[in-house]
Amino acid sequence: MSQHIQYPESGEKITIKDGKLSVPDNPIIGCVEGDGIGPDITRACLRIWDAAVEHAYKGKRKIHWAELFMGEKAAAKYDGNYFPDETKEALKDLLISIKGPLTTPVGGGFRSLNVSLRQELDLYACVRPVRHYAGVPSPLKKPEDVDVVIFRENTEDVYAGLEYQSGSDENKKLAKFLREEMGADFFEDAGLGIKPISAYGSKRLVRKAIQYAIDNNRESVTLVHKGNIMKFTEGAFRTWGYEVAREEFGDQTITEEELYSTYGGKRPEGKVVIKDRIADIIFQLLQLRPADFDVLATMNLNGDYLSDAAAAEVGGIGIAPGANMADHVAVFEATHGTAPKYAGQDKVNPGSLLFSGVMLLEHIGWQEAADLITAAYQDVVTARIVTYDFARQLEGATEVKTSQFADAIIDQMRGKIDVAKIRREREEAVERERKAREQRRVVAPLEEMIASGRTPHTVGDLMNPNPVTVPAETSVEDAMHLMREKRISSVITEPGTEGEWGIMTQRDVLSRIVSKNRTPSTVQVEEIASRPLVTTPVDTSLHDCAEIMSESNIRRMVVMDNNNKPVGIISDTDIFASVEQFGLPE
Ligand SMILES: NC(=O)C1=CN([C@@H]2O[C@H](COP(=O)(O)OP(=O)(O)OC[C@H]3O[C@@H](n4cnc5c(N)ncnc54)[C@H](OP(=O)(O)O)[C@@H]3O)[C@@H](O)[C@H]2O)C=CC1
Ligand SMILES: O=C(O)CCC(=O)C(=O)O
Ligand SMILES: [Mg+2]
Repeated sequence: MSQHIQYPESGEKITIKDGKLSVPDNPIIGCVEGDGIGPDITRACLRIWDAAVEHAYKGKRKIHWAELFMGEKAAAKYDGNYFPDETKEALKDLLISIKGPLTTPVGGGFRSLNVSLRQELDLYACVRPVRHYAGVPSPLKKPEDVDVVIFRENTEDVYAGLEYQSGSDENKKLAKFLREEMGADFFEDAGLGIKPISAYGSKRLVRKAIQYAIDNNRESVTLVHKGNIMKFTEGAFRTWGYEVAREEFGDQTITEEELYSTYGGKRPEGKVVIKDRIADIIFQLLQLRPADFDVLATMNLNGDYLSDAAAAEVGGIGIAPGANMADHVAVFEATHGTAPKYAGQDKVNPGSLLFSGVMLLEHIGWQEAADLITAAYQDVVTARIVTYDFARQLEGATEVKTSQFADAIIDQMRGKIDVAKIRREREEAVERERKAREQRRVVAPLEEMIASGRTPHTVGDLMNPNPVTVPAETSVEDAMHLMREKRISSVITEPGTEGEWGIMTQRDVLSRIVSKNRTPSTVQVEEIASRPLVTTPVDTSLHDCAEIMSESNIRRMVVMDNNNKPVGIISDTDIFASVEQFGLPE
């Protein structure tokens, strides 16, 4: 029986039908206002969301909000219980909810309610889109290039809270085991934390990120990890991520290596590129080359840091939205905290919670209402009507309170906004930028790959793609013309009567034709080509490739794809130049 939660009688619950959300026109959606600045922003946002729905659907649709209790308001109502069971049950029962920030004490006290919420409801993906909105102040030269969606694993990692305080009995017990049984060495008084990263947790997160990229016509998914240092946790996350892509989305994805080696930098229509970057450099890349990144899949702690840092590029956490999601249950939330110094002042930016609500509207398929808010928000901010945080960065701004900012957005939505035009212009700009990037990848693949943060470590990264091949019966004379025309020193010969690929180099022509006084037009390339051809697969490491080349005493090697067809040639000069510039790959 409910103690304090009341569902509005005129609303209907959202349900699951055939594995999909079934949303009535009068859905009941849960709302936790949160602590600190929570009530200020929730009050303002509820007015904006309701006005957008009303304006978009002319009264045909309406959200019926059910207040749920967590944090300080819950503690006051439920006798000190910050996360009552009936709230937990309602969040599951209603399927879709939204929440303001909740206080967590630092260094002691109760454990984070946000973390409890995510773990107890198994909301395994924290989805945080970060993009620029017109008019929002930014330190970047081209903030419009920032348009990423961070999928942060939400239930494990050191964030899971498996920690043992220095000096406690549990700490001593674990330390003894680690020292005596595992041979570990660390300072006597170390606090200990455990970092569980599982295949199950990693794969379900990456699966969701890839599915999102496919459904939303995104170009790439980047796996973010510190796998060079923490090999069996962060490194394993990377390995499992590639595994999911290969095993479950093989037809819809390609790796970044294949993008360059097999497709010459041109992304095949509809395929999502799977790549990975080390966690520290991704912070720099997101500032210097944000357009290269699209969907990012991260572990819990990295995602926490990265989402705040990325938000700072485009207005700050005051406007960065988010959602905690399982397969069906979702709790949308502001990504910032309770900012206690501003609590109750009607002062802060409601943008983070507001855009979390926009995500919610998109999630339930009410795109028109979502678009209306986005368009009105940009109009108001472009007119420099802003809260204190933007006012201090924008010259000539009119600083308004949270509630006045909400009024301005509602007024703007009720005016005439051409939402479709705004959406179309944005899509065209994204397409133009994609084309320009693809062009750079095709024209100067190595430079582009390196600039976007991938250092070459396989032959596929370094090889010269599209090798010239000729049929076995081609005359040596014709092959020589072709080599001069294309300025190449060898051609690959297709399998002929010998049934094997071969290679004919300038050297072969000198030693087997010219020095023997034979006429090139009367000899077929098959006769003088070297066989068997020494080849290697595209994913061979530079180290292994160098070893084979030294052992076989050859200066260039033909690179084969999975179907055993030549896709490139790599030379000793290519490897030399790469190692000279970047050092030996890991
Ligand atoms: N999901 C959640 O519920 C989260 C909860 N928390 C909790 O919140 C509490 C406070 O954490 P703290 O680290 O201070 O982080 P906060 O996000 O609460 O505040 C840090 C600073 O960010 C700016 N800021 C935050 N929200 C807004 C906003 N809506 N509009 C404009 N500026 C904003 C302010 O900057 P300035 O001072 O420059 O004006 C503020 O002082 C802690 O208990 C923490 O655990 C933290 C993060 C997430
Ligand atoms: O739980 C908290 O107090 C902090 C959570 C947080 O920083 C986040 O979710 O990004
Ligand atoms: Mg955070």
